[in-house]
Amino acid sequence: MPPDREQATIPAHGDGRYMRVGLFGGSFNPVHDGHIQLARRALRQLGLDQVWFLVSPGNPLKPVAGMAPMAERLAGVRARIHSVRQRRLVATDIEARLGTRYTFDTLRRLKRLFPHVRFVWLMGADGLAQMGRWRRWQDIVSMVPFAVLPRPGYNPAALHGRVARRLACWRLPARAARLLPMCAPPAWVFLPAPQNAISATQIRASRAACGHERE
Ligand SMILES: Nc1ncnc2c1ncn2[C@@H]1O[C@H](COP(=O)(O)OP(=O)(O)OP(=O)(O)O)[C@@H](O)[C@H]1O
Ligand SMILES: O=C(O)c1ccc[n+]([C@@H]2O[C@H](COP(=O)([O-])O)[C@@H](O)[C@H]2O)c1
Repeated sequence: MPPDREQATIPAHGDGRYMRVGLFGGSFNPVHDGHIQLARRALRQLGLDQVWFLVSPGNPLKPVAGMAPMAERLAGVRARIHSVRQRRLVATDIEARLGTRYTFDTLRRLKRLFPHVRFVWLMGADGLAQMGRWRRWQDIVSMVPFAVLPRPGYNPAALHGRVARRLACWRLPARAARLLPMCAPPAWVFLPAPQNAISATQIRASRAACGHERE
């Protein structure tokens, strides 16, 4: 079920507290266990009400070749979420519907559409390591707090990279992670979590080696 404007702007709790939503952007070409583990961990550690899997119409830094159609990637995420029976994970093609591809544009639109939702951007360590190349990354980190989860092979590059160094004084200790959704940006946290070396690249390569492009 795609995020619904009314649903997300109604306070989620009797105490008048507004929804806290993790935005988990990705190509999901295809979705895998590493994605589900990251989303579940973020739900729990950050005290989120939902995580929205924003299935990207096309990562501006990735080649179009080899990218499965949007509908197929979205269906894959929906099926995987269904199989783990986690109602608080939501797959959406909202970027395609809004016509946005850059994260800055997506966040600007979502913040306008859902003014009372507390959004947190979620990503693996490779995302933080690369974020200095994203369009208007300095504006992005001023729009929403973000949480980074570890990924084998990328953690030193993420934690010692340009973005992490520039934002060092806005980093929360992991023990304060539940405060992150309520923090005014810039604010970020690196969440300790079990790591999984799985990648979509690896899955595509093994499928190709088995002689079938896609399941
Ligand atoms: N194994 C993993 N551990 C932690 N984070 C991950 C993992 N795999 C993907 N992510 C995160 O999930 C988000 C979406 O990733 P994406 O869909 O590009 O998967 P991927 O496995 O990195 O794909 P590809 O190999 O095609 O680049 C990104 O924020 C990425 O950092
Ligand atoms: O806005 C950008 O410049 C930008 C550049 C690269 C990646 N992103 C976003 O980062 C998220 C992760 O992308 P991916 O392909 O690594 O899964 C996804 O939401 C992309 O739209 C965004």
